[in-house]
Amino acid sequence: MMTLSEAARANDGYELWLPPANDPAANLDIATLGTGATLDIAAGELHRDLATAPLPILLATNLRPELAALKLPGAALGREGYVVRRATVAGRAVILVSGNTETGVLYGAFALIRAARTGADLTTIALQSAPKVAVRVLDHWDNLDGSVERGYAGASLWNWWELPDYKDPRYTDYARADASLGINGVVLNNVNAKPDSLTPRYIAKAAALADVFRPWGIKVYLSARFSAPIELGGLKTADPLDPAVAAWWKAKADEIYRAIPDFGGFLVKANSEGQPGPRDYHRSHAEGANMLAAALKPHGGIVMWRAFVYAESDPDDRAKQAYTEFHPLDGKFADNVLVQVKNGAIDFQPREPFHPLFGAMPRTPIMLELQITKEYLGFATHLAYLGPLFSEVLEADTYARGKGSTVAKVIDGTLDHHALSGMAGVANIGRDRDWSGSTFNQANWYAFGRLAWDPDLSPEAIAREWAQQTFGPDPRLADIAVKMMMQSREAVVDYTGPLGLAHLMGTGHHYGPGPWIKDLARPEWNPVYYHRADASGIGFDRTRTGSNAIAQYSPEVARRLADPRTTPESELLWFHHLPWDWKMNSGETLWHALVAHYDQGVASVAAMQAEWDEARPLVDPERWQKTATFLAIQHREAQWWRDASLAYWMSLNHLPLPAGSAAPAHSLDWYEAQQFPWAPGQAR
Ligand SMILES: CO[C@H]1[C@H](O)[C@@H](O)[C@H](O)O[C@@H]1C(=O)O
Repeated sequence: MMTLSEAARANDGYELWLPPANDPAANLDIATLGTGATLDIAAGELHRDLATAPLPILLATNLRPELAALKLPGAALGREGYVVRRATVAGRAVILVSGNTETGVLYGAFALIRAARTGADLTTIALQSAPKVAVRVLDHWDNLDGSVERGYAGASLWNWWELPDYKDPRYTDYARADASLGINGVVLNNVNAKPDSLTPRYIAKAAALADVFRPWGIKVYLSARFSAPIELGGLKTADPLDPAVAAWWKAKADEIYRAIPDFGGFLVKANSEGQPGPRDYHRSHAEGANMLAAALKPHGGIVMWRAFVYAESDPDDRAKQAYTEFHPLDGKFADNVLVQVKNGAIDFQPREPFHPLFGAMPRTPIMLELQITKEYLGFATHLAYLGPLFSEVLEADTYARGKGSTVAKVIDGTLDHHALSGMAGVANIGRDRDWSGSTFNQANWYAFGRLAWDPDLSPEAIAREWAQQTFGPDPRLADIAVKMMMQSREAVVDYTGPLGLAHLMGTGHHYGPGPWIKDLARPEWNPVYYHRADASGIGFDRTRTGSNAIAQYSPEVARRLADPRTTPESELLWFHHLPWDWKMNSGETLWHALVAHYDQGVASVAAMQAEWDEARPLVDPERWQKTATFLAIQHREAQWWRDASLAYWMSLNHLPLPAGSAAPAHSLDWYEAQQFPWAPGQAR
């Protein structure tokens, strides 16, 4: 157990939730049956991370004849599952860590470490688990020039300049962290892909990373630019039905697999935000995806084809466009294609209703894309634990096959019987010493990995196990951290866009408020497109009298959303345009409720500050100070969001604030002129 004085020593967060590397290695009795790179790593991790063990530890795959008498579960564990339990092997009482493969044993070793560090009694340990989702990947939006799109934790981890020769030890540390959660894939480069990532030079660099990651059970994938046959191959077209194009991709896939025999496959953003794609040739997304899938198929690779499109279809409502384009394609995708769908129909907002494509394409494996990097939730500075956001979508009921057809069951493949299933998280990782830009952002990487393994885990339980491992086992500290984490995401919703409002941020940076913005090139880039507020009311009518986006949901869900009285209040203005004096269920007016949420958002951040103050004696000064400073920034900016938003709404509705609610600090003109001048600019 870590003592208070150990917890209080300097800590820059580099070790994440894993124990500090400089802990004196305990002299534990750890043995393996057989040899293999992954088995050796598993044993090494236990040596490195476990302080004590009540019994010798034995690591072995189930295949070992010495274990035959134990009748360990076989098929139930699959390729990556594990068993950790007491056993007697060759007359010795041991803690056995086993699985069908060495990777399973590695995951079992990490489960044992996690159990020990969260206070489990190892003398009675009995763990058995297998991942519910097959493909558990981090999508790095890392550019080849070392920058990271929407990255707030420093430059890209991948040092392309030094690769393939120099393999930075950070790559191993990164793989360890991923493997400790069960993450088994990494997309190395941005979905806004440059063709260069498919040149021999970059394939060699990717191969070097694959060599580092392989023994940790991690495959590499690449984002592929659809027009690469033109840019790299000198072809005149990238038409997926042109045999020369298909042949180019087949040769490219063969070339990649010569360098990376276990290459995972391609991630593709096509016909979205200016990216090339099959629609350029009047071909469907399925025709584009299937052509790439055919090239990868002989090697066992997959295509993750994104459904994040908002093009010419449905000009009246961006939220309808992905469904409109993809729903008719159900059943048309090859069997090694996953269609990758963001949690909501717009774009990673602090809260969105679940995407209507979940449950709507039963003959297609649908993969969930979550954003771990907090593009719309205050970057690295604001504290927002995303476990509740992730779980909210996973628990959402699509009613696709009646009650209980949750998004979790759609994406783990059980609802429609797909063996191929996946979950992707847009990484929040860079070269900052603490990897994710803040201590609490590490928890979002952690929560993604744990939920990808088991989408049914509780976000609060995940927060607790993260806090215990990150800060040490002192329950007082874990209690404080969990309390802060569990209120943090709702606080961001409250001060940026309560009651179902969304996409009200300033343009380019996506950090501060800009609800007044109305003249950007595309209508759906403007906040006014989303809130539709005027003198008489606010909200986007997505019922039959408006865009009728609700018709994209199954009838049970659509019926509930058709009526503001049966729509969850948290999604009210996403689906309905309502008068400012609309009576909420509480009896207060919509306007007063809205103001109360903004006030609550600011108050929640103040509460987190007070809670963190109490944690001061229990945390090392480095992490305490950085978090305290960030909370102060967040408080200032939550106030800014509230004041700027209210000043704007009041310029439309001319309503007074309810008693006890302070007037905005400045005039609307002032906020409009400021435009969050200090936000790092990432213009489109
Ligand atoms: C990679 O591009 C991003 C873009 O930066 C971002 O603002 C938006 O969230 O979505 C795009 C996408 O998901 O493709």
